Amino acid sequence: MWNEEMRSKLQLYFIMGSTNCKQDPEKVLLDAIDGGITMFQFREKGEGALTGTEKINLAQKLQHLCKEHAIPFIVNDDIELALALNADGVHIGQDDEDASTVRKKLGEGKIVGVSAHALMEVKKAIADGADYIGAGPIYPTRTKADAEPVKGTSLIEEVRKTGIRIPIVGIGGINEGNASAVIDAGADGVSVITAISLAADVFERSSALKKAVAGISE
Ligand SMILES: Cc1ncc(COP(=O)(O)OP(=O)(O)O)c(N)n1
Ligand SMILES: Cc1ncsc1CCOP(=O)(O)O
Ligand SMILES: [Mg+2]
Repeated sequence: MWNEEMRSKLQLYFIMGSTNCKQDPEKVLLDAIDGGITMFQFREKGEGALTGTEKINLAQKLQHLCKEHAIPFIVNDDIELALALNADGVHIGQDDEDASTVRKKLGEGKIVGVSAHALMEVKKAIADGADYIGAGPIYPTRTKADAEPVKGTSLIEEVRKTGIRIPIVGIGGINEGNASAVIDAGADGVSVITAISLAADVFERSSALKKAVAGISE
């Protein structure tokens, strides 16, 4: 789905799991939704991450909030969970299952996002049927211990220079101060974890990020 609908869903893509929050994840998500996020990814990862029934229960609660507010609910990595919950899609990286396999498992109507760090990976993701690319890390991040080296906006610029139109979202260390540079480079949106999840005022920070992004792409 490479259309304006996909591009607008990517505008402010919030990613979160319980390990990214100091407050109740449901409250964080609700405040972020009120602040204007356009898509949500459930990413239950890292030290102390929930597993089994606890993970499923939290996913269901967050999915319910997304449904109530018409926000697409994407699952990170866990294809079985996405299928069990009938999620709107999945996000996979270079170390995860192949996008073409995931596409077959999920079906045509679902969103498949793929992380890419180089032009070749973008081209492969396109051939495999990806709906969007997560490009990064753009800026230094402390949220993902095994992140690839920081890329700045160079990959996004390179992809756009070749004329490739796939929807792209930048990721890694993005906040309201640097989000506009990511959009200027050719991304359709920004994805953030801690700039929203650890904000003292989640509503205020997500509203400010939305303004920083929407002020440019609208
Ligand atoms: C939108 C978006 N872009 C990139 C990623 C990173 O995915 P991956 O490289 O598979 O790393 P993990 O998130 O699984 O640790 C993402 N999750 N979302
Ligand atoms: C999941 C992921 N993939 C590349 S960087 C990153 C972490 C982004 O988190 P933050 O927005 O807190 O830097
Ligand atoms: Mg992954």
